[in-house]
Amino acid sequence: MSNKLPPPDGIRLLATIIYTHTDEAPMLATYSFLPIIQAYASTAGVELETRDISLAGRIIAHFPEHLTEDQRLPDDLNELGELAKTPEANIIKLPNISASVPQLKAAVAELQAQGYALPDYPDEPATAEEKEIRARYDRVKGSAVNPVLREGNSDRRAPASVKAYARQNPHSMGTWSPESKTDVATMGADDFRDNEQSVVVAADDTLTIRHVAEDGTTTVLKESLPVLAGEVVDGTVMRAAALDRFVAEQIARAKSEGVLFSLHLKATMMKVSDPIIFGRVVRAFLPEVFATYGEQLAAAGLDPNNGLAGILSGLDALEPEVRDGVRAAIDRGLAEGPELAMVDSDKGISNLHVPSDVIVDASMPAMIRSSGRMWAPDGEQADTLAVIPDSSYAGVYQTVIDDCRANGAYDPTTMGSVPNVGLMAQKAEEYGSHDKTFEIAETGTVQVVDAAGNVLLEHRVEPGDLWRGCQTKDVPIRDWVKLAVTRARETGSPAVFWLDAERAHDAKLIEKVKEYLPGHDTSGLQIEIMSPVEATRFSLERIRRGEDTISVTGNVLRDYLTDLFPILEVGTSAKMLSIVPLINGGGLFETGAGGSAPKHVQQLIEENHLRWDSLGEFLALTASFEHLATSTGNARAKVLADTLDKATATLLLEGRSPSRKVGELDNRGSHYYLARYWAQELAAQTDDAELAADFAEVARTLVEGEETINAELLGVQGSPVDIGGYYQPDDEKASAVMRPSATLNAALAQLG
Ligand SMILES: NC(=O)C1=CN([C@@H]2O[C@H](COP(=O)(O)OP(=O)(O)OC[C@H]3O[C@@H](n4cnc5c(N)ncnc54)[C@H](OP(=O)(O)O)[C@@H]3O)[C@@H](O)[C@H]2O)C=CC1
Ligand SMILES: O=C(O)CCC(=O)C(=O)O
Ligand SMILES: [Mg+2]
Repeated sequence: MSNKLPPPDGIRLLATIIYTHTDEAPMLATYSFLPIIQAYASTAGVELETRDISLAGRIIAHFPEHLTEDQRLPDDLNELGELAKTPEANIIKLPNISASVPQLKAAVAELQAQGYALPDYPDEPATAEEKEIRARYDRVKGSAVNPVLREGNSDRRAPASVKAYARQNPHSMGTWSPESKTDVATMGADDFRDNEQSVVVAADDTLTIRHVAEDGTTTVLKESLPVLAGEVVDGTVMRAAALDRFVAEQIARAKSEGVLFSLHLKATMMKVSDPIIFGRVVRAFLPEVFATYGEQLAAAGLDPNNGLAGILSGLDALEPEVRDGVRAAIDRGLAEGPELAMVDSDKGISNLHVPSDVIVDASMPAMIRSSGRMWAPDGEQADTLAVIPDSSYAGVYQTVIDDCRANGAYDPTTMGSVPNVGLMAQKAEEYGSHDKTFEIAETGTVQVVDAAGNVLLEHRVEPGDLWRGCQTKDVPIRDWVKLAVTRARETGSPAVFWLDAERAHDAKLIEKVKEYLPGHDTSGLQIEIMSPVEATRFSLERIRRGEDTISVTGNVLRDYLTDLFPILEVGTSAKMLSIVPLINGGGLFETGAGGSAPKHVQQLIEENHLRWDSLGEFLALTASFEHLATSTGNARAKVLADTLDKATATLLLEGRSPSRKVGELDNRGSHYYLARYWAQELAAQTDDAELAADFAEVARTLVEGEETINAELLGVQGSPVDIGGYYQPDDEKASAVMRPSATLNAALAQLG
């Protein structure tokens, strides 16, 4: 059909949308969905190009000199980071792995087995060369992608059609008992919140972070920290001794209350601080193991920061009596302590096995949706003590739990919505702090000093303390305030700034919000500033009345709330519209607000069923076409956007989203239905007659082929498949698995 359908005059083949190749379930879905959108977009002269920002791709890009010419890959992430700063940017960003050390090592091992001569990840880099290799891997580790691309603030919400669908087809929601023993435990003293100091710098400057030991020896921790006038700079410290005391108390408390012990951190985004906190909890949980065998474990590079699984899998390298001693001590520790919340009770994988298995943004809402329970070692669900060491945001979850205990679970058929406007641009706040976080080696002070030598921030520190600096630039703050007002105006909903006047950083932001708000027309709008706990209460009262409340938050609460409320409201954050209006005019369209669903890949490999729901991709693509239409005047892109929007609504109403069960419609089947409804909408629209005429044929083929296509798609399910790799599957194999319908493929080939 494309032969008959050249782009009309005035549309040049210049418009490009970048579609990201990522990891796990969304990457697999891309093998099926991208050919469809490439075919449809070509009719509007729009090209969809891919860029590889997968974990495997990023590892490969960092070690060119170790690889053969044809194994090398360009640094696509770096390219996209630059593109995101230009008005031309139109990027569709799928979720990607933010790798913990165990994930990074697994990816390296897989690539090595595929013939890539990559160096091992050095656990204890000693030589200059090892330090250099480690530094490169550390750039790939953790949340290395999102902060680079997010050159704008965040606008995440459940679209009206998704909310309406959820109200009519509510997801399961566990009931809440007033007797639930589930609670949140948080430090409250000597943590990051408590020790925070904050300044607004008056003029452009270059700061230095240094450690001054008791004998006056000065060590530069960060040589050069360029800052701009109006930037908010914070420093804070979590005290190791206080943390250890707190964790020991919570272990005893969980045991005495007969509840599970669970730990909720963000070891991926907070890739320096949170693995260390994770490691301290592992130590506290298994004190005998580390008191007796700490030195041997350290010598073997078995680091509790990487979780219990890493230690268990490395035991064979130890002397037999040490190995057996450690195993026995671990078993005793697990038996004597409170029961641990489990990630997979069948396989014995606990909350403390892998630091990236339980990630606070997704884990706390999942727990709240399941009656405040997590999985116990016996495979049953049980109440839990959810340990969130830093108290900056823990109160939000405690408030939700208290509300559920008092008033019962939320009702997805009637509850309101809490969309989010998040301050995120230019590595704002905690999520940009990796290069300014230090585990302190010696007693002394950490100082942040300006170029003139003035000490702006200063903390006393002890060995083991975690000192952390954050930056928040003024331009993003102004943009965030503006976006909040825009969204309040567009929706008529109240907008609440979740800012805690008692916290040093937030106090500075409150001053700025109060300064910038009068620059906007806020007449008739309800705009409030409340502490996170007050804002939670306010939003929950409204949610129970079916009312919507915009949350306007910093970067961490943006992350937490855009899983929390969507998971309660619509069952998953995969159904969110997630737009990042880039500060320089481009558009970044994130697909949903969740992650890359490793469990879905496991199911595909075992039984060839992919339960990943691409709704987030559909929504992002619509927004991307709309942005393209506005920014380039491409009228056909607008037609594609409008028709895709309608097709997505039909897909929801007709119940063509993927099922979780093998033998039923999966991700691939939902793509077929989307393609079909989209073609039908394109054929039916009257804005572009030529497009309508040509899509009539495609629509006919797809409607008539329904039975055959479904038979082809369902026929393959039920047995294991080989995609030739987990982190870097074989392109041909993955494509063959994800495109098993010859009839659908032929229909798309018509479009070219
Ligand atoms: N934007 C990004 O790039 C993000 C990346 N991540 C990364 O993702 C990985 C996994 O993170 P995790 O915290 O487990 O969270 P995920 O959001 O990946 O998964 C949690 C669960 O949510 C459900 N889910 C999520 N997305 C979908 C979807 N599209 N369709 C259907 N169900 C969905 C699945 O439930 P079920 O199993 O019951 O079907 C899944 O197991 C990590 O490597 C993390 O670093 C995490 C968050 C954001
Ligand atoms: O980048 C990441 O690691 C996670 C991002 C995330 O969870 C979010 O933005 O909601
Ligand atoms: Mg998140």
